[in-house]
Amino acid sequence: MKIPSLNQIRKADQYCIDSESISSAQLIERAAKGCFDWIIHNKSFKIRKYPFIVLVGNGKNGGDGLSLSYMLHLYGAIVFVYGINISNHFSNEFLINKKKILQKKINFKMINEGEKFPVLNQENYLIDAIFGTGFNRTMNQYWKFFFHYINEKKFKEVISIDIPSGLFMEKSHENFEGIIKATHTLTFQVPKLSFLLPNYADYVGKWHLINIGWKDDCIRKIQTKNFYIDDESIHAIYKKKIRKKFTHKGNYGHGIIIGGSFGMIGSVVLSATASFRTGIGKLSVYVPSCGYQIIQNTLPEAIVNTDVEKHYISNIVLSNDKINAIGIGIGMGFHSKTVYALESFLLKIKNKKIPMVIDADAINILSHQLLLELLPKETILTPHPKEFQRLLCRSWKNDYEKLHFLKEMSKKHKIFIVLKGAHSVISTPNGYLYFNSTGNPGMSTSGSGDVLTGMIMSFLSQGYSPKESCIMGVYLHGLAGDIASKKLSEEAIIANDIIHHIGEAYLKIKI
Ligand SMILES: NC(=O)C1=CN([C@@H]2O[C@H](COP(=O)(O)OP(=O)(O)OC[C@H]3O[C@@H](n4cnc5c(N)ncnc54)[C@H](OP(=O)(O)O)[C@@H]3O)[C@@H](O)[C@H]2O)[C@@H](O)CC1
Ligand SMILES: Nc1ncnc2c1ncn2[C@@H]1O[C@H](COP(=O)(O)OP(=O)(O)O)[C@@H](O)[C@H]1O
Ligand SMILES: [K+]
Repeated sequence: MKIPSLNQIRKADQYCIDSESISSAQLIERAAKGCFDWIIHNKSFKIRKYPFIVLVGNGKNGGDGLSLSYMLHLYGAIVFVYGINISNHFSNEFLINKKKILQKKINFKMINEGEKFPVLNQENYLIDAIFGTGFNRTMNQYWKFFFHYINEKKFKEVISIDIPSGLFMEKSHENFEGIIKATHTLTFQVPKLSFLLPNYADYVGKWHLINIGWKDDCIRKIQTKNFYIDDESIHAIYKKKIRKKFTHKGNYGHGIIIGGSFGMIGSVVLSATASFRTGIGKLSVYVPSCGYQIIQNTLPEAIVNTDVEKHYISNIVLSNDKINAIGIGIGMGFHSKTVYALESFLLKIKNKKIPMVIDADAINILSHQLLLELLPKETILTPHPKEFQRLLCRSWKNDYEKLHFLKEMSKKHKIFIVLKGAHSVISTPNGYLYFNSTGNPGMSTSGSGDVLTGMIMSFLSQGYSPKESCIMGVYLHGLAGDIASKKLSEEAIIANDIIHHIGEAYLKIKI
């Protein structure tokens, strides 16, 4: 799914209006109806028990709020509307809908700058329709205090329409004053970039897409470099790879996982098992010799090659078999001979065009030894934020700067980077970003990153392109985690549970 810019959203709304010959106010009514349907179908809302306080601004977002108030009133809810008179310019959509609610004698009061704040009962739902995507500058102190006053209250739920008021949809904030803290954000048609960044999670709450009927031909025309990975993107990739009847294991590639050190062989077991569960044809592992028995016992399907050293890797030797993909770095440690072995290995394979994913300790070695230059084109790195900071040799001021650094590094070294997190983001050598939609906090558990590396390596081995492997990897990994957490709870899942549910995740995406 595309993540359009503000200008593209405005153009798409206008296209909708023109192509359907409707007015802007009618499109707003459709948007409000989408929010209304979401509220009335949400069983946790007790619409006739608790009143709604609706805060509306002067723009079109206020128009949405007024139209929604009208619908809630007709449905039998008690509604109190407050007009937040921040700017003196009233949109048509505001004026049309204000007239409608006054005709129905719905409670309406204007709040002007400098006035005493109204007393608001916390045993109410709050609907925030003050600003939407038109919020374009910081507010003065009075209104910041007002937003703070709202945020301090413990309303039953705070539902922001389109975007929490005061939040920029695609640029950073100097501070977090003056943004409404929503528990739910009902956003129109497409996700907004800020929703996918950890900095703003406390303001956005849970967000939900409300369809307002953009047509396919309009969406097709939008040129963007930011994407949200959804079922549709996965189907498009996966359907090209449905298994044919007369295939054999040779068709699904031979991959190798290189990693492990004394006490860390388990990470290789996780990665290798995940590779098999993701569908690899044949898998080798390369570990220090202390890993031999462990791997043979826990994963008899794997071929085990060992280093001459017992406790760490000192020299990486690939077997003579043709290897289709490499996963390297898991549990590898930092022994000086391992550092040297990694560097020599990268030099050796630089021109061999074997797709490769690099994780964990190998990423840290790359950072300390400044070895990024050695990476073959289209190599995949899978850092978590701390590892990415090490790669950069610096931190970032905010999430937007982080995305900027991510894109710069991918472009400079022509590599894919999977920056792991709640919405893991894949950055490509040509400046595209893909945000993952699956996964849950239960996956914040040791070894779940090792599982991801094994899965991405498995996709590479099966002939998916590096970009497809990253997309399929993060999505299926998150989906397996989501299925596991529904059965076991977020608290109880461990990395092995993610592996055990890869099968069910595949069944869910089967076309
Ligand atoms: N038909 C359509 O197109 C559809 C539109 N839709 C809805 O419209 C929303 C976008 O509407 P919008 O463009 O009118 O902007 P909105 O966020 O309501 O506010 C603009 C007002 O705020 C003011 N203002 C801004 N910052 C300020 C500040 N710091 N301090 C004070 N004032 C400030 C700004 O003032 P100005 O810059 O003009 O001086 C202007 O008056 C979108 O999010 C969605 O909810 C959907 O229903 C789908 C169909
Ligand atoms: N809150 C979360 N929501 C979704 N996914 C998460 C969350 N926390 C962690 N994950 C996922 O779990 C994995 C953790 O990887 P990593 O930090 O490398 O763990 P480890 O080093 O223990 O293997 C990543 O794929 C990440 O996207
Ligand atoms: K809003």
